[in-house]
This record gives sequence, C-alpha cells and structure tokens, in this order.
Amino acid sequence: MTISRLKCPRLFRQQCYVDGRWLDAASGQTLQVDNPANGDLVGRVPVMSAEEIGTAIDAASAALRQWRTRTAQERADCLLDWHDLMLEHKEDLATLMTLEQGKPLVESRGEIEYAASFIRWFAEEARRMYGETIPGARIGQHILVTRQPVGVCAAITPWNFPAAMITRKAGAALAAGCTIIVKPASATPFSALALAALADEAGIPHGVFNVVTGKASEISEALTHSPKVRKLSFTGSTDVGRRLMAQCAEHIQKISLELGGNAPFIVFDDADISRAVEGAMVCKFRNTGQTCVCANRFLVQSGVHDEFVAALAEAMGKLRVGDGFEPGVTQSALINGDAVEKVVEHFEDALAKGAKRVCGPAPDTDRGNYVQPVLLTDINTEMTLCHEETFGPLAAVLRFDTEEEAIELANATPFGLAAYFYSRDIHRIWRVADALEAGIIGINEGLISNPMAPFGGVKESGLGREGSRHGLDEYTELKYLCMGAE
Ligand SMILES: NC(=O)C1=CN([C@@H]2O[C@H](COP(=O)(O)OP(=O)(O)OC[C@H]3O[C@@H](n4cnc5c(N)ncnc54)[C@H](OP(=O)(O)O)[C@@H]3O)[C@@H](O)[C@H]2O)C=CC1
Ligand SMILES: O=C(O)[C@H](O)CS(=O)(=O)O
Repeated sequence: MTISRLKCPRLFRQQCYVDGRWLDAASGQTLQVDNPANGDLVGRVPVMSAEEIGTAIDAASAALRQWRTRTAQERADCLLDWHDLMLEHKEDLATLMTLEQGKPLVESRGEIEYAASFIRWFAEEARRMYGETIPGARIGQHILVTRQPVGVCAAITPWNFPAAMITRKAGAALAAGCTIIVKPASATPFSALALAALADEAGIPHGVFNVVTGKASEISEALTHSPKVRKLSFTGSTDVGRRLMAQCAEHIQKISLELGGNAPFIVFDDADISRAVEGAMVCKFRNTGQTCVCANRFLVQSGVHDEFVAALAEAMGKLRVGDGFEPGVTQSALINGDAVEKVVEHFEDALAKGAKRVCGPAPDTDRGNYVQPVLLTDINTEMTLCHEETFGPLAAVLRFDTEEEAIELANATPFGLAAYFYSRDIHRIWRVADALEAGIIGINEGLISNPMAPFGGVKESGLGREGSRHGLDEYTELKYLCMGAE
C-alpha cells in the first residue's frame, strides 16, 4: 500500500499548516517518516525553527479575537463540517494512519471514527458553555460568573493515536473559542496534516488550527517561552510531561497532562471468566498493546487463576500478527525498534526472575518491529514489568489470594490512569471501585474509551480531564462579575 492509493492525494501533506498556508522550513531541513511495518519511506515533513514557531504563535494570536467572538453556534457549525469531512475521507485518513503508525486498517478506521466523535461532542458542548448567577453579598448586589476562552493554546501529541489525541484537544479548544498550535509526534505527522487540510476545507478560519513539525524540544521551548501561549495540553510519557510542566511555570501557562499508566486488571473468584477474558483481550491487545490504558498487570485470584490463564492463552492463539494492511491481521508492527527492545527487556527480566512462558514465542529483535503476543505467569513484584509500562503485546499474570492483597498490589505504582476488575459481587464492586487509585475504572468492562466520559489520571498519570463536559473546562477561564447596588 502506498500514498498513490489515496482517493484524495491532497490529504497527504508534507508541509506545515500555519495561518492557512502550507509551509516548508526556511532552512529546507526535513524529518523522515518510515512505515513501521517494513521501513519504507512514507514521506518527509519540515523541521521548523523557533522563529517559525513564533510565526505560528502570532497567527494563532491574531486569529483569536475573531474566533472567540463568533457565536457558539457558528463555532459548532465549523466543527460539525470538519467532523463530516473526516468521516467522508475516513478511508484515506485510515490509510495514512496505518502507513505511518502501523496499526491494522480496521483499527485505523475505528480511530478516525473515535477522533471525529470528539469533534462532534465538543461542537455540541460549545452551545452549553453556561455561566451562573449567585445571590449577592449585599442587598442589590449581583454576582455573575461567565466562562471565557483561555486564548492561544498548544498541544503536543503522541504517535499511538495520531488523530484522536489531536481532536480530543483541538475539539474542546476550538469549541471554547481558543486557537491552537499542534505538534504531532514525529513518527506520525501525516494524520495531523490531513486533519489540517480538512479543517481548512471545513472553513475553520486561518490561524485557528495550526500544525507544526520539527524537533520536539525546540518547538516546546518556543511555545512555553511565549507569554502569548496561555495553555499547553500534552499526551505522552510521564518523563516528558514532567519536563513540560516545569517549562510552563515561566509564564504560569495552564497545563493538561495525559501521561503514562500501569493499569492493573483484576479477576476475582466470583468473576464471569469468559467475560473477563473478552475484556482482557481488548484491554491488552488494542493497538497491539500500545495504549496508556492497556492492562499492564493481570492480577488473578487463586480460585480462578488456572481457568483464566488457559482461556486467555486460547484467545491469544487467535491473534494474527502482520502488516496492518493485510486483511485479518489483528496485531501490527510496533512503532519502532526501541518499542520492541522494551518488550524483549521486560520479557527476559521476568523470565530471569522466575516467570513461566505459557504461550507465544520469546520476543526478539530479529523480526523487524514485529512481536508475537506472549503470555507469562508466576509474575512477582521484583520484575520490571510490574513497575514500567510495557507498551506491547506481553500479558503478565500475577496470582493473589485476598481482596486486600489485590488492592495493595494494584495501587503499588506511582501511576493511576486506568484500572479494571471483574466481579459479580455488588458489595465487592463498591469496595474495590472506591479503593483503587486511578482516574478511570473499568468494572466488568475492558474498553473504556469514548468522548462522553472524563478521561484522565491521578498521581503521576497526569492532570486534568479530556472528553466529557469536563474537557471544555480545560480551555475556559471563569470570570466573576460583581455588580454593585444602585
Ligand atoms: N495518558 C494518555 O492518554 C497517553 C499516554 N501516553 C504515554 O506516552 C508514552 C508513549 O508515547 P510516546 O510518544 O513515546 O511519548 P513521548 O512522551 O516520547 O512523546 C509524546 C510527544 O512528546 C514529544 N516530545 C518528546 N520529547 C519531548 C521534549 N523534550 N519536549 C517536548 N516534547 C517532547 C514527542 O515528540 P517526538 O515524536 O518528536 O519525539 C511526541 O510528540 C507512554 O508512556 C504512554 O503511556 C501515550 C498516549 C496517551
Ligand atoms: O493514547 C492513548 O493511549 C489513548 O489515550 C488511549 S484511548 O483514549 O484510546 O483510550
């Protein structure tokens, strides 16, 4: 599959989109993007200089006054046009995504629908950006609270969901009346640039939505050094999030952070095992295990441990690894060699510390970016995979005896993004849901991602929430008006 197969070749853009113009870097410098499945060149994108990022900031700043004074309905209409164009061009957008990120085409199609759903959701939220009135402190005094857009925003996004992580931010920002500069991951810029082409076609005014590419640290320095940028939203690793949080301190920029996870997936003795295995498969192997909400540790109570392991091994046997364009493939290449090495490192460390391999070949670095799904049992907390996100198709099962032990194991991590558990005892469900330290809890459910719920973590998994009505709060400021008595 190559770019030539696109129905609309104009969606394949190898330039940045700033103020409605398609730009090369003045230096002529470019970054290469390769297909993770086979190493083929997909294309090249500009390496923008700090000065050129400044131009994007000025464009977003200039566009703000006009965009924020549009009516909520007008902003919603632009967003809905963008949404419709994304779905109209779903096949091309999915092809670009599988070319640059590798995920199976059926998952890329699903991500385009997921990404578009955030644009629709926030188009609807735009018209519900309500304020409030509060009884005054004195007779005749009136108190009002209005909500206003934060202003010029920036977004830095990861490679694992190259479209949805952009629209989850940009949809809320534009609905609130903000303008935004997006820096996509260098591995997956073409999905972002295609979204820009469709934003332009949808009539989103020039300067409102901008996409820049280049050296991440230089771009983030330029964005956080500018007092014109009032907010940064980041999705990616906790290490980078920590650095960006410090950078935002210079001008007290608002920040939203969607960071790493280490999700426990707990199966109690009273669970429905077939449902638990169904949930485990989608939770562990979506995007070939490359999501921040993937189960990273399976904690299985002794009474059902062997039954669950056998059923999970059988289900894993049905997974098919290959090029994302091949029909029937359910597991693609990982994003790069570093990702493969991390899976190999976690696997070898676990075996060296007593883990048993139940199914799947030992991962190695001899098969390009491909890793066959592998299942380990006899996991203990000395193993690296209990403390670090594997971000690949390695399922690790740790046995426990009591509910208290499961909660302690689950919470024994600095992260707190997602957690999952299966039980049919309603009293246990309330106890465990209360006790788990995570922003998102899947209860007898392995797929928790949608536009209507507040997505985000606690502890070192992040700050703020995306999606839901709360997602708009991240892009608005409350203004308190106190009207004195006559
Ligand atoms: N909580 C959530 O919703 C999500 C969390 N994640 C987490 O992110 C990790 C995997 O994604 P990955 O892309 O590797 O994460 P990274 O943090 O390496 O990259 C994310 C983004 O940050 C940029 N970046 C990298 N270094 C810097 C820097 N010094 N300053 C500014 N920006 C920088 C990257 O640019 P470039 O590509 O050019 O390096 C990319 O655009 C995992 O830990 C995963 O859990 C991922 C997705 C969602
Ligand atoms: O990047 C991620 O892992 C996403 O946040 C996961 S989700 O939103 O698709 O669940």
